[in-house]
Amino acid sequence: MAPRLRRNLSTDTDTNTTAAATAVATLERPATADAQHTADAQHTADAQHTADAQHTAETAETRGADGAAIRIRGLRRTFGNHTVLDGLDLTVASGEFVALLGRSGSGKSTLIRILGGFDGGISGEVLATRQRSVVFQEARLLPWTRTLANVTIGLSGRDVAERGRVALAEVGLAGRERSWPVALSGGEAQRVALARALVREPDLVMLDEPFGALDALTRIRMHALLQQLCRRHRPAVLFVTHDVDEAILLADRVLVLTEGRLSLDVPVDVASPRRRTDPAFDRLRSTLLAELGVDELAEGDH
Ligand SMILES: Nc1ncnc2c1ncn2[C@@H]1O[C@H](COP(=O)(O)OP(=O)(O)OP(=O)(O)O)[C@@H](O)[C@H]1O
Repeated sequence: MAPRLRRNLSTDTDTNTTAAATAVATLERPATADAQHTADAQHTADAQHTADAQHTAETAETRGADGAAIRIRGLRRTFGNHTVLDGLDLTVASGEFVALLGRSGSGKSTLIRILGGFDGGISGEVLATRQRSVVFQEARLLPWTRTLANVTIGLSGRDVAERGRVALAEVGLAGRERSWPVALSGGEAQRVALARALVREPDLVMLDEPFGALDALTRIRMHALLQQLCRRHRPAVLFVTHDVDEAILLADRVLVLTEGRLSLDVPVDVASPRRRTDPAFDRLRSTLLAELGVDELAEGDH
């Protein structure tokens, strides 16, 4: 069956949505920003970009085909002479949790940006479910707006504040609605980012190294929270990480991105609750590390 709403992206500039074009313009800011304003401006741009992203995600006219949350065929993205994505194919089923690994610079974030609708310079076919949210490594909260307003940014309607409160309660931050972002810990700020993603009731949540900046203990708590939220809401998840163990702990399926394509696509066949000491866990870890070109024994010698 043909997808209901279909989006073929085959030109250098995505002209399908103005919002997407705006977001791209915001995202691809020049590297030579005025040094004096860099910190503040960057922060503002990031937060605003995130808000734009949510807006873009909600307004993009896309719909997963045949029950899939993501269907990509022959996706290509180049920057000048540098080909980052080179004919990539990917299908993510509705409700499926997929982790994406890849060496630094392999194009993981580029893929997320394309799926988020912030990057138009591509060729190939990209179909994604309409309601989608993105969570980044930094929470990207607007510092001058309280927590609840950060969660509901860009939303309208009479029940928005209540929806925001429910989302905050779900991430364990009931009562923190009036806190300023500066008063939140890194883990709390990331919980707010999760609440901001969830309040939009997405069919697809894309997370780009969301726990990369958190300490080990907070990460473990965030893993449990994310699993709980996924069980409750059942969105499809595309989770970018550098951490092989994190991928195996959380995902139904793990992908490795190498030279612009998926060089490995394996189901996580490890009994729950997943334990690092399980031989099946260990075997999969070795397979993934080998694919990433990491020599476990050599790494252990350091
Ligand atoms: N706007 C841009 N202009 C030019 N090159 C870009 C742009 N965005 C990304 N790239 C290049 O594309 C490649 C992939 O970048 P990307 O951020 O997607 O990698 P990544 O896999 O997410 O890396 P990391 O794991 O280090 O975050 C890199 O070589 C990067 O320099």
